[in-house]
Amino acid sequence: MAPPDVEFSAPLRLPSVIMSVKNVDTEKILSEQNAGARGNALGDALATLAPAVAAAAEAEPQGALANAVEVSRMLRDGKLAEVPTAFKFPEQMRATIAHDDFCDDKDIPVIDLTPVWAEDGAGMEKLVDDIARACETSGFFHVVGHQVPDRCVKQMQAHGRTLFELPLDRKLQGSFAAGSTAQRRGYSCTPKTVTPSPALIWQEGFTVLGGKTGQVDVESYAEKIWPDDVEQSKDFSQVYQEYAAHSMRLSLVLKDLLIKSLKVDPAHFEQYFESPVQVVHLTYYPPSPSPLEVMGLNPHYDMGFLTLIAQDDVPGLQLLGKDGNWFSVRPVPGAFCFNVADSLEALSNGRFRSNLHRVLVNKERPRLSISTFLAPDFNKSVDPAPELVDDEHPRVYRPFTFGEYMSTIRGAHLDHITNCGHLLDLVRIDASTK
Ligand SMILES: O=C(O)CCC(=O)C(=O)O
Ligand SMILES: [Fe+2]
Repeated sequence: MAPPDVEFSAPLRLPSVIMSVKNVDTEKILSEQNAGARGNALGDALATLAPAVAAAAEAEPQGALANAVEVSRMLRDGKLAEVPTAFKFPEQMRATIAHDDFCDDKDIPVIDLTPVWAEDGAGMEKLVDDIARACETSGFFHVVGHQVPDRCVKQMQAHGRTLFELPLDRKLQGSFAAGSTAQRRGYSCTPKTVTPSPALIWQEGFTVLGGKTGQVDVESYAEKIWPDDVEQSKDFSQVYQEYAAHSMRLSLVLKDLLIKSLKVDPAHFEQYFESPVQVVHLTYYPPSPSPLEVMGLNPHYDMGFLTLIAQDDVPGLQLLGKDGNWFSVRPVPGAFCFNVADSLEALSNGRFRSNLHRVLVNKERPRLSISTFLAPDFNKSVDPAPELVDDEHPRVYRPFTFGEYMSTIRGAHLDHITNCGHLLDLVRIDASTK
């Protein structure tokens, strides 16, 4: 039985892949795609190059990554006038609206969890209905009244900023490469998302796997980052652990509410969370001199069960609306932004929607977000709740384990997801039987 951290640990070494893809004629590929040509030449090129690039990355794991961070720092310091090609997204994939382009009629709902804590359960019915509606439409909502202390979130944000502003060599001490090339934890300037991107993304990250392993991790990374400052190192790991505990508690409360919203027997869902797996990830998006040429995070679907994002006050998160247009999510002070991820969509037999989203950067201010991902058990077959499957609602996705989803399926279909395809489509029953 593969432990969860092994599953999360097989990094795609994406920046190196992308560096090597610079000889690919992206414009030709995109024009072929626009002309309706079958296949995905960029994806094919990535897939073909992957083994060689992986070997090169093994030899020099942090070379390309370190380069990426240095470049963004030089840009910030005014030492470079324009964005290097490796960061530039192909024109057809670039955003056409800014990071703060809000469309009020499309914003996501704000849902207050206060009824959860009330002894008489007043307001629960409406709460559960509101959650169902949000999950069926955009798959996103803001959570307020969550009882995670504001102080804890603020401390975590402050530590995050301190960490990311450190010199690169210090941060790299606490990176996955410094610990093990096989693990993707601690500091990284790789995209933490497993979704391939056609260009380097404009961000740095810090990841800890939750639970007991995670606690060991955060301490050891902090000790490497602050070797001469024991207090700072201890404080960082304590705050991180407190945050992880609060966000795990909140994720599990939301999981219970989702079960109620689906009106299904809780036992079916509980089997996936006997020893819940949580990943906490800090993402730092530096300002860019040319925000629309780059992306903080390329369009992707989250793969786990649910995600909680603590945004700071800098907008940047965008969702794809049902009308096919992107819109920015307006940060709500003190709220967590919740979203449905792929496994929840499958467990709900397609009723709840895992939605495409991305992050844009801006010219002036860095943005810091803290994402918490709750994943289902890696080894259990992801099957929809029986109550949600009948003649009118046939099973939408074939059985898969989350471990399989994260590794085998992902690796085999780089081309599909590079092109913003939904990984879930690969396990869709009607698609595979056509
Ligand atoms: O930074 C954000 O607001 C969103 C991050 C995100 O989508 C993710 O971590 O999967
Ligand atoms: Fe995401």
